[in-house]
Amino acid sequence: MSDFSIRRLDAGNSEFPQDLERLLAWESVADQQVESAVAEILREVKAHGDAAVIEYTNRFDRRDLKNAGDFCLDRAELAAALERIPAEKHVALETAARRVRDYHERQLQSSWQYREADGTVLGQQITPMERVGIYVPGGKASYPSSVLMNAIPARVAGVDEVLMVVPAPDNQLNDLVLAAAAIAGVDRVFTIGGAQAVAALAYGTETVTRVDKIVGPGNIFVASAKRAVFGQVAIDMIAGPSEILVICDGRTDPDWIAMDLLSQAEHDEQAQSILLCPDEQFLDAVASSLQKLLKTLPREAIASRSISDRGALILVRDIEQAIEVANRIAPEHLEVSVDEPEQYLPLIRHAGAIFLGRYTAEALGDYCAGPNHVLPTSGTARFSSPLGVYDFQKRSSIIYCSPRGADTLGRVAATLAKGEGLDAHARSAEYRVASEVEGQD
Ligand SMILES: NC(=O)c1ccc[n+]([C@@H]2O[C@H](COP(=O)([O-])OP(=O)(O)OC[C@H]3O[C@@H](n4cnc5c(N)ncnc54)[C@H](O)[C@@H]3O)[C@@H](O)[C@H]2O)c1
Ligand SMILES: N[C@H](CO)Cc1c[nH]c[nH+]1
Ligand SMILES: [Zn+2]
Repeated sequence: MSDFSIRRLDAGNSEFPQDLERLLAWESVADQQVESAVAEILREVKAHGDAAVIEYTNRFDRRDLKNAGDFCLDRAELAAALERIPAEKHVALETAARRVRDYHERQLQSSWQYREADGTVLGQQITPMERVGIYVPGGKASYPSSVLMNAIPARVAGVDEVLMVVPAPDNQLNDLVLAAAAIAGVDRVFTIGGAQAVAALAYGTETVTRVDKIVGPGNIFVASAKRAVFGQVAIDMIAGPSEILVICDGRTDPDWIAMDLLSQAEHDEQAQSILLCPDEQFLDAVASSLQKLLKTLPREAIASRSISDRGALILVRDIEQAIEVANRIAPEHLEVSVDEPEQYLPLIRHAGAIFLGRYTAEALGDYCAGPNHVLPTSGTARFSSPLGVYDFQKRSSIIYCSPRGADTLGRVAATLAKGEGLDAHARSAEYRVASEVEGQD
């Protein structure tokens, strides 16, 4: 059994801002050793393709791959996995997939155009990416839900080809992961992971076709590799350890709140679970619930480390102050466990996903509510959003000048171009100005 302790803070204390800074501090991809290991893996895969992928996969995932065919799965093999899983799991996956699809279909952006009085047409055309790669983590646990959350938005966006990489340590691969890939419409699966899988997707190998964008969460090697290949390909975000911030008025069952905190703590020793509440006795009750419930979890060791190292119970003056603190933290998941939670929505500025009301466990969002579970972490909800269909769509501007539009805009552009000392720009615009066109006759 692991030792249990949880930090207690008071938002009313003068040192609270510094205490909070310390609590939130987390060095993401800054580890020098990891960075240089990843740089070498990227270099090798770029230079030697499949051979390097095989060598690293055999080394890190304890496999015995002989050739690239050994890490490729086609749609028939995914369909076979779907046949093998129990009916109850098949139904749950289909239900989650349908809900995720329904939600994401509402995110589709459409092209638009408008015509100005002189006949010039301006607009924006939306097109899907051609080929994307989704990273599904598989080192310490299997994540069929992450297959759905990454692949379905890509499919809804209309991406032509969806490739998936997932490690199979010790040759073990969960059938649910492959079944989810079949349901989500993944085209090809490569059973490789870590930085070598990111490199294969980014640079291409003899077997893995290079993609335009890599999405999906992963460990520090994956995050570091994604950061390094950014520019060569697009990436969604650098996702850190899971986080949950619960605001409670002290009137929800403390066991419910404790288990919500544990649900993210069990992901990772570095996951962060925080409770904000104006009722000190309720904080005591949740601390007792945590202690009691931790012992019942198969992943007790991980959850207990996460709660002790990075968790906190914070006393606040009222719910308004709790929201101020939450906005400062910008958490991945924010639960608002109070009566009439909608009233607080306009005050919430920064959070990846907001769960309203006592009955909305964050875990529902992880699996099947519909919104995406790939969310900004480590305070990046200040400037980024959940993974969505818009991550797989691009925008092109459209400009179609009428002769009159070319005349008006040509004069403006020529004046500005001369101001910038760019003569060819000015003359290119002036060629289409009416007097110039007439002058040509
Ligand atoms: N934000 C989300 O939506 C979300 C969802 C699911 C999981 N996650 C997170 O993703 C992470 C998954 O991590 P994981 O480790 O289980 O799986 P992973 O697939 O990210 O990493 C496994 C790979 O890491 C590589 N690796 C391991 N040790 C290495 C070493 N010493 N040198 C080089 N490479 C090495 C191996 O190639 C292995 O295939 C967790 O932190 C989890 O919390 C996040
Ligand atoms: N909570 C994770 C994102 O932070 C997603 C997940 C997958 N499975 C369970 N949970
Ligand atoms: Zn989760």
